[in-house]
Amino acid sequence: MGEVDPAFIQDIEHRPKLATTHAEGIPLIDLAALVGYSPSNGGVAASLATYEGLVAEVGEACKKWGFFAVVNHGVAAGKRERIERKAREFFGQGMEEKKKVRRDERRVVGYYDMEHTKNVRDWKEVFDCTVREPTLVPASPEDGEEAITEWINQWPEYPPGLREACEEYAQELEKLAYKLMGLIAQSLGLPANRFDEFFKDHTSFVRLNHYPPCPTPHLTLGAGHHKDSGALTILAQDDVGGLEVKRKSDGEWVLVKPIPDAFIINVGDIIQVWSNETYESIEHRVMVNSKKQRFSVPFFFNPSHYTMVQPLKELTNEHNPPKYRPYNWGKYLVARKGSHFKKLNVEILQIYHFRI
Ligand SMILES: O=C(O)CCC(=O)C(=O)O
Ligand SMILES: [Fe+2]
Repeated sequence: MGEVDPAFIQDIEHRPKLATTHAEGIPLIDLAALVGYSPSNGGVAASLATYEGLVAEVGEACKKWGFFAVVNHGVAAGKRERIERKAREFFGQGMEEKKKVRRDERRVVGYYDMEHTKNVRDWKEVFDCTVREPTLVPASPEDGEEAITEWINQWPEYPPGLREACEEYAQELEKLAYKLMGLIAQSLGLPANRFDEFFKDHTSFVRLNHYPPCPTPHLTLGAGHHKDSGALTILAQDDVGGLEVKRKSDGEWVLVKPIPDAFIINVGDIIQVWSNETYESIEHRVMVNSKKQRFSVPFFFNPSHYTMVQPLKELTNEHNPPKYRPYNWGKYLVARKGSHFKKLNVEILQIYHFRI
């Protein structure tokens, strides 16, 4: 990634302002009440009140920002440190080693350094692994083709322990994801387990992101502006900073400040559809830096491939009719995965294609 290929250059309107304002940022939510209280086993009155306060806080954050940070989330610090260390070791190797687990059109998870967002190349390299092994998905994005295939993880030999680090991290994050979906369900007035049925054979994946130092941070982005297409994203970022969120109130790009041990949570497109736009999936992007490399680890919580994504019946009525036609998550996922391989001349599949 030495010289800057024109494929990395953003159109003028998408170039970052390097001096970002440290104005009001995303809310910080303390999940301590969640660790001590489970809605299914009752709980004492005091913790119930705290839990309800937490539900309200989550609802407010989802509505106003679509993004929030959490602390006291119950994820063991050692497991996060281990995957972050393994990510550094993996990306620090020569290309020969990384290429051994390179993803291609057949094996769609693994190492990749040619990711495009909105058809502009991102200044980053990634390693993806699915949480479920194997993960079942449609063989083809075409309607009417019923065949199912498996996504199989490609585990590198080096660094040793990367696989174990990813697996144990994924298990921890899966637990946190269900808890957060419970809070989000309750904030919408639904039972805590309302969304669980959609995740029986979930297609979630963990991504290791490495953003190397970039000689042209004013022209290039580590990840171009985008929305996450799944249900929920839980992101661990290091202390460098670079993630920006498009603030709903005024459309300004706001830096998401790194907070040690916190996770950044964001609502994805699927929650936008399920909630019939009570909550919205918010645009975000990643700035790069001429001096420092940056690492981040998102966990993308995605439903089972056969889920038909549509506004929930409980959240629609004659005054608030469904704003989306149902779409098949697996077909959508497979269509989008294919589109990341090359710069395309066609528009990438987006949820607004299903907007009524
Ligand atoms: O690296 C980050 O901070 C965010 C990355 C991101 O938005 C993504 O991978 O979808
Ligand atoms: Fe994202």
